[in-house]
Amino acid sequence: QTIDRESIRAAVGAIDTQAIIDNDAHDRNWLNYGLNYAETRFSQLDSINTENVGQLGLEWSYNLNSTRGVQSTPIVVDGVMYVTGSWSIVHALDALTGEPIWVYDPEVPGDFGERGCCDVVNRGVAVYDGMVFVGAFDGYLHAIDAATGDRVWVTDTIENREMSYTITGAPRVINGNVLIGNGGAEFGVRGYISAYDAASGEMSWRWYSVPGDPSEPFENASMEMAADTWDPSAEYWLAGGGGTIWDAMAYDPDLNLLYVGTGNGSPWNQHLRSPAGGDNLFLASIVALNPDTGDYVWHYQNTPGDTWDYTSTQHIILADLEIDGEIRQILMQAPKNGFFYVIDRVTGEFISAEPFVEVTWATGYDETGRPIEAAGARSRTEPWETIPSAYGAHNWHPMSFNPETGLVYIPAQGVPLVQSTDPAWQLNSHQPMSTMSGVGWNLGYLFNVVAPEATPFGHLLAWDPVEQREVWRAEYVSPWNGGTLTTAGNLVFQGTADGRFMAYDATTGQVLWQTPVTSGVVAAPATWEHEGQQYVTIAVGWGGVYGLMQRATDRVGPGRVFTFRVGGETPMPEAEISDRLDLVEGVPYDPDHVGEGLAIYVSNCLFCHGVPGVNNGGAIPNLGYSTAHTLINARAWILDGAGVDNGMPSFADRLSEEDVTRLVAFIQGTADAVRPQ
Ligand SMILES: O=C(O)c1cc(C(=O)O)c2c(n1)C(=O)C(=O)c1cc(C(=O)O)[nH]c1-2
Ligand SMILES: [Ca+2]
Repeated sequence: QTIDRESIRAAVGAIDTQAIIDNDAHDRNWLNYGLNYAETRFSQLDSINTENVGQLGLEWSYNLNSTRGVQSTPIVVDGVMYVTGSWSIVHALDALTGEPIWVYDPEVPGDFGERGCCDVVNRGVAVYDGMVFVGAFDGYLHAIDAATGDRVWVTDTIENREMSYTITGAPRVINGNVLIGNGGAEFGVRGYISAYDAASGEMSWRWYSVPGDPSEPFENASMEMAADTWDPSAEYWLAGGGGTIWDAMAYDPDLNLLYVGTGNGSPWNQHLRSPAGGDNLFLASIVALNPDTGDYVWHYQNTPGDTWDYTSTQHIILADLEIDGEIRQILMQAPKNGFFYVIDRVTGEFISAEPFVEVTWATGYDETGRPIEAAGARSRTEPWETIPSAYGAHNWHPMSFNPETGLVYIPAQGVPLVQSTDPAWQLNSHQPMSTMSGVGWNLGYLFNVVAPEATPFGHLLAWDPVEQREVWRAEYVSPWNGGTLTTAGNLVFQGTADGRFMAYDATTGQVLWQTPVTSGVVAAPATWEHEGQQYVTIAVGWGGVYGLMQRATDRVGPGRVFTFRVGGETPMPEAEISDRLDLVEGVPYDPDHVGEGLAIYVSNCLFCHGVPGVNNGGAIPNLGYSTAHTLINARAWILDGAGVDNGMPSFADRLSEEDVTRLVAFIQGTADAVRPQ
């Protein structure tokens, strides 16, 4: 049975703000990134439940034909699925068969890849009034005809293309406006969120999250208030200040409030950004805005004076919880900094915050909602290991909240890092030896000066937000596991870094079902119902910032979408396994060049390609697994842009032929070091 365009047009044409709210009554469709405007990722569908989840089987799979990270939560409307792959490519599929209806490629230029910190990822689309909206990695917001895949309009969300703004997040549509923020605070940008009229693509409003140059007129009163919390002596506005709104949004239709999470400072190091300190509003905060005007309503700052990349862009969930005998309208967040927050969503009043992992930067929160910082958490002189690290105790991977168990299911983790102030830091300078400076990162810190003491971990954490305590956990072999979904069937679903898709009993944490999938998973699952049948869908494709240069499974399959149902009998596609390559012979190699090659490598290559030979790489190949062919042609890759279409930039503007020789010597040297004598 084929899906006709008129029915697609009618189905997506019927979606407005009220339709998204009404879907909560039955949850047959998945209409918004986090399922509903409260972003609970709790589905009331229960025909898949603890009794029969063990009989889940594959219904269909679809090859996204990508090698980079896949972070998309699929949107499903009356039997049609809209899912994105890497490079912001949108796939419209027949949700019952996985057959493509159309594919829309926003044609992000390959050399835009290095403008993002964290892989060329996209978290999904929004649907509204007959259209599908995608924020492309290069900052253009596209409106696509849901039935045909034709472009309706496109608009540029980037106000200054000299700065490395990107988009990775999913848009939301509220009251006729398409809302989208940007990424870029690792490079130096000024964060903001923009609203566009869904019908015309005209900008309705824009709210900046940090002040601009205070000698210019303030855009609004919230910017004036924010400017008081910054030290202008280091001219913070030149690096943009940061505070990017790159992921979380939630909406309360009764209060008509939009909640957004804001990111870290640019540069990360507060001593360099605002030398006299200060809270640096509105970095690392939850902010309530009027979704129709963009007017500021209230804020709560999780991490005042951020200096650790403690973004508060992590998932925000709205719920009504009984706290001290009273039903409170609250929101919940588990941001990078390792504390779980419960905040009054009407007023922004702080209710509670407790650590959900080990935390060393603060000992807790006082009654007013301010962290009590640990001594030494901002050392200027010594290398220090903060826990959590910049990878976050929880990153963008969505959590979920089940009102029936009362638990939040958090993909929690620890990725140890040691950092120290970069003595040579200068705004936008590409100096050698500053970690990542060769690719434009603007942090003010160096990494891996000494080995971290903590050990990496990843687990699924079931957290009671009222009692603020752990109820159960499921340990994984690695950090960086997928987002979660919970259902009225008393289930929690999650994909894992080591390439499995799991179902747990939501109350006890018992594993009820699992299947290997063909790649590590970072995205969150969705569930939906069509003609009385419930399905569960997960998009797989290893990547994102942790997945760029390492993986937790030898399965290296392409991005794929898998849809399961009870009794599904389609065989899983074969997994592709990567092999370790032999040491490269026959490429000129002067051991005297290794030291210089290392310096060039650290500044330009390390962050994406990893430490050569340590593992087989992540979404980006490890150079210790290079072939002779790659090394012989190193110049073509590094200077001539042979890989630009795949995201490997040309370094002709920053590296010379001699540098290439030294880089190759360094890569050869790492292979030489492990060669059997
Ligand atoms: O500061 C920013 O603007 C920004 C943007 C993004 C992004 O857009 O993906 C990430 C981060 N920061 C970040 O700190 C981070 O850990 C991160 C992980 C990922 C990812 O997709 O795996 N993105 C981002
Ligand atoms: Ca960041």
